[in-house]
Amino acid sequence: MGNSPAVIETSGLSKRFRGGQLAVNGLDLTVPRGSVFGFLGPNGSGKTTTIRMLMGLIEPTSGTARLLGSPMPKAARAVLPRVGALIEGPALYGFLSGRDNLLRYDAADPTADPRTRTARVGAALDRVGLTAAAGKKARAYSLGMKQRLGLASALLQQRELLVLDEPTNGLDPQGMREIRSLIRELAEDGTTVFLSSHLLDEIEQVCTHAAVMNQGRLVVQGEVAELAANARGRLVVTTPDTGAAARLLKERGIADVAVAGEDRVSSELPPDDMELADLNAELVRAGVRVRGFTAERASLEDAFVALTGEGFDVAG
Ligand SMILES: Nc1ncnc2c1ncn2[C@@H]1O[C@H](COP(=O)(O)OP(=O)(O)OP(=O)(O)O)[C@@H](O)[C@H]1O
Repeated sequence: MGNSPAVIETSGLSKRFRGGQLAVNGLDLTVPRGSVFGFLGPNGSGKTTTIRMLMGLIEPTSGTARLLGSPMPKAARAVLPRVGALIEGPALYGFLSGRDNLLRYDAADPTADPRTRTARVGAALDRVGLTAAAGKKARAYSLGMKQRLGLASALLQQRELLVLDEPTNGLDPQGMREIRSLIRELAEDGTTVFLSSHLLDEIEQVCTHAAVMNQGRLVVQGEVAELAANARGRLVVTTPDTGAAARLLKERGIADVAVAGEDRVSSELPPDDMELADLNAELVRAGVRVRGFTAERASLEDAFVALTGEGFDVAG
């Protein structure tokens, strides 16, 4: 089972909390080995609850979860040493330095060789860009530095699977870029990475696969490129003559024409038998001053809106 192509597989996985809240509802999730898998959904959609079940931290109410081919939480002892995890922010000792936190964390791992500990900790600090700050007490770290230190703790050992809950939470844009490129590097080294996020563009930039959660249910899962391809792109015309442009597009039978701001009209793309260049020429002939005319690629956000009929609007 260890070589099963899916590193995470759930079937009908559900969690109802004592208060009655159905946080996860009949989840069938398949995470292929070697993928960078984005687990996406607005706040409260059930991502953390799912991850906690996957890691054997809480019991499902019903359904099953397999991690690296073995059932959870039953096989937790055998499986978890092969999985690096960063969940709900790292548990750090503020009075210890970053380096000492990692040394302590490594020492708590019975499979970690003490003779190579210092080198392992040094390499992990280096990997997340904390070497210069390694001697500082963790309580003096910024949120982003704490997040990196947590990530370093998940990188002390070579793992088959890394599970990261909102790994870029609290990071500035530069920090986010660094974590994203680190995730890509890890994936190139053969680690499967499963990360949750409420940021669509983050998932688009770093993930090969994604699953979208909404109110405890799986909306869709698959390859990111395919998910985005299923949503049609949009036509965007930049012009000061928005009224005339919108009128002409509507007359030509183009759907969902909308004026956005002072100089933008957008719509669905015309049907395949209508040449974009002809449409552009027609606008110009009608006296519309066309400054820009583009068919914008569909994004994962478009796909999400198309699938749920809602904007991906999250708090925080
Ligand atoms: N221990 C708990 N007891 C009762 N309800 C809970 C508990 N943990 C989570 N919930 C509820 O379950 C739902 C899903 O929460 P969860 O934390 O899994 O969502 P999430 O997608 O991870 O969101 P976030 O990004 O905000 O963490 C929420 O409505 C939340 O209030």
